[in-house]
Amino acid sequence: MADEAEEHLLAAPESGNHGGAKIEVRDLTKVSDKDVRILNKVNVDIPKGVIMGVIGPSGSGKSTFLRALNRLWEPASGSVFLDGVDICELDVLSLRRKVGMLFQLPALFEGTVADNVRYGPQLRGKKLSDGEVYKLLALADLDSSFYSKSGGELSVGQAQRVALARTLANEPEVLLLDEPTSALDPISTQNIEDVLVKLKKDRGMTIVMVSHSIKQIQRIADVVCLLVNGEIVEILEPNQLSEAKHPMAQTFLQLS
Ligand SMILES: Nc1ncnc2c1ncn2[C@@H]1O[C@H](COP(=O)(O)OP(=O)(O)OP(=O)(O)O)[C@@H](O)[C@H]1O
Repeated sequence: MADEAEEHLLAAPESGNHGGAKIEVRDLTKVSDKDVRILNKVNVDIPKGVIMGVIGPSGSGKSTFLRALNRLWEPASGSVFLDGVDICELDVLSLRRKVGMLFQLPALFEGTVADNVRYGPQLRGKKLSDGEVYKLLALADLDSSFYSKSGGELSVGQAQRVALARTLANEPEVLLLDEPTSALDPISTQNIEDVLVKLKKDRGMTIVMVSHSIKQIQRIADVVCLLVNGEIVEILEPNQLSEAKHPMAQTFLQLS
């Protein structure tokens, strides 16, 4: 089974055949100004409707990998495909609507929670109704009492859920999450995890999540990418992490 999953995920690209992957990454490479390879020929297929966890030692390139997927840095053309289309050929704002991102710490805009949730659609000239805002809040596990609160009245966990509702207002097909719960207490963490699992189940959302918590990955991910020194060294199911063969991966997992 592991081999099958690995074979599927790492299947060599055939031109014109996108095999149902939501995102395909091909030889994604990033070299720093000082000529250091931050990412080195990363290849992976991210199937539609899965939660993919990305783990690895600090500085291994996890955030850099994630940020390429919605062009927070510009990957080389021909290295990242969304539904078979090179993301470099897409309008960057519409790409970021389709591929939404949530960071470690939520940064809310001035104004109320409702203003925040309405922000994205408003940029496209669409005003969300109160009912639509309430629905998005509910989707992020926030009740209607949050509607008119300001950012300053919220805990970090609540603010993170507002940030999630704001991202969901853009109706993304993919969610990129960079350690979204590392600043949260266990209950807020569980709230976010529950929402993510629900988004996957109910909406077929594709989710790519960088996490330092192996336990979290084991709770919610369907597949795990292990990144070491800018390279994907293993792609495993969460319950097979102990079977990782790469020496650095083994050391990392033992220490985690
Ligand atoms: N724009 C950049 N220019 C130069 N070096 C960079 C740049 N972005 C990242 N790096 C370096 O690339 C390496 C990978 O960084 P990245 O933040 O992707 O790692 P990470 O695995 O997410 O780390 P962490 O777990 O600590 O957040 C680090 O050594 C970092 O200093």
